Amino acid sequence: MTNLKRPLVQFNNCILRPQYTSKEIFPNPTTLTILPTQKWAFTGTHKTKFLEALAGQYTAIPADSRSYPFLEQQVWPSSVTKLVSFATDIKPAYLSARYESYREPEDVDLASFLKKSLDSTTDGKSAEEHAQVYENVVKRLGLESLLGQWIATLSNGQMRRARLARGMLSSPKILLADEPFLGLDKVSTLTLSRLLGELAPSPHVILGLRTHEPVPEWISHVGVIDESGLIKAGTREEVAETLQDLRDRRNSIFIDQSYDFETAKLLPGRRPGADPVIDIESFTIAYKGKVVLKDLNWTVMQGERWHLRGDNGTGKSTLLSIITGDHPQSWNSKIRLFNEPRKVGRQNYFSINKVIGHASPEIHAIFPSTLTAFQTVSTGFTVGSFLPPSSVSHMATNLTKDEQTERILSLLEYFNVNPDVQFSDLNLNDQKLALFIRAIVKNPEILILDEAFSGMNDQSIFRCKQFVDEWGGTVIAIGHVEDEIPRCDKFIRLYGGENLVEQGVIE
Ligand SMILES: Nc1ncnc2c1ncn2[C@@H]1O[C@H](COP(=O)(O)OP(=O)(O)OP(=O)(O)O)[C@@H](O)[C@H]1O
Repeated sequence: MTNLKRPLVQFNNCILRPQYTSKEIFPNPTTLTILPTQKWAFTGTHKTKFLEALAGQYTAIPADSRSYPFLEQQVWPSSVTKLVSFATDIKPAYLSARYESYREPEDVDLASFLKKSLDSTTDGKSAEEHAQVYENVVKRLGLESLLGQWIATLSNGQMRRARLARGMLSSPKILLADEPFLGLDKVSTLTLSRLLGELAPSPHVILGLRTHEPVPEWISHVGVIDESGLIKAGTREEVAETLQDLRDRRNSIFIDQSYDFETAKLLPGRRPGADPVIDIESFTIAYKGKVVLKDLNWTVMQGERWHLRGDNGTGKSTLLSIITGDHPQSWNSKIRLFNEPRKVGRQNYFSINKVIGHASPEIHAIFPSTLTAFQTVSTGFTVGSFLPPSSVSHMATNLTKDEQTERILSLLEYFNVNPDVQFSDLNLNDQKLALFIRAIVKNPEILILDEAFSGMNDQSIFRCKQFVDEWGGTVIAIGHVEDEIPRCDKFIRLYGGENLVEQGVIE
């Protein structure tokens, strides 16, 4: 039972510390009251830490300086708050696993994935009530047609909705959704935003937003968090100026041209040529009769920069997996790479990927966390492996070992990533940077950047974009946020299913 007349959360001069450490997460103590009638979003560089604190993580000092007055005394706050953040947590065993029909026993379909969190709830609801909640959530998040599909085969946007549904099914009193719109197309963003706005009071929803994201109109209050702690909080009108300042500061990073450009020194630049690099002719792909791409024609010339567009689930990742040979249906002579029809015996997985550099959320999800940043980048020189180069590796470079080491270290230094830190200990920004550097380190003919910059901080996005622009090779980029893709001159838009694609020049 909860009391909706009392505040949801109250911080009163509260110092927050991780357990077993004496260093607080913010130097400034926090004072803030969140009422059940208000709808809050938090933004700023350290908003995730604050959402974690709202979810009951970290030790509050003094102990009663953080409270949840709306809860009954005996309820443990962390058991009724749910923080859903959107780094993927499903790990297919290997990249192509996503597209295969064979499944490991531990793979589950979406329905089982969702029902797991219903089984574990301790909210005293009856089986019928659970069934009703389940039906309602599935319907509202548009997941009905996907229930029988293996979760590993869901597109990124579909998986995002599934994770949110799972968070809602555990019936939390407060649902904290950190960057729920990351990677979603405009329509899905709007649908999801409306849904989140209508949920309160069951559960109360608090959002984490990136500074440049529009604040949904249903949000009444905004808090801004930086490394010092909560710097501003109030109604959206009261915080509007601070938000504008943050956005202006961000834009000035993107306009600032003062970086010392070293691309040419770090990586030999590539110049456009007159040859087709990728040529796909009248190609169709379907799963058990469900058509994803129909009669696709697409030619990419050397040095061209394509923005691959399309709403969630329209087949963008599928198309890329056709190019990289990760998709079982990609062994088809309608696909030509450097004028060579894709045929067993004439091309193989290694010859294809020798010339392709690739960074994507899927690679991020399955990347071995025990490698150091240096080793992570070194795997960019091997083909079809996440292991650092060894004598048995299929190598994608003619550089000597010393030359490879020098290039890895100079790129890591340029992007300011510590070579010795283990991948799992790098923050999200540096993990993304390490994977981007891994994709470019061998100076590939084709660079595929699938949401490669999303999750990076603004400085890093800017540096990576400048780097790619300067480099000049063939690029295929996916990203729903314009700011997060490098300069492109052409686009191809997928509409999914039987629908035709649209192609054109970017003005
Ligand atoms: N093995 C599979 N079996 C059935 N359906 C699949 C399989 N793999 C992918 N799909 C479906 O194919 C469609 C295209 O998926 P894909 O990941 O290519 O979309 P996307 O455009 O990259 O989406 P997003 O922007 O959300 O990442 C989706 O509806 C997805 O559920």
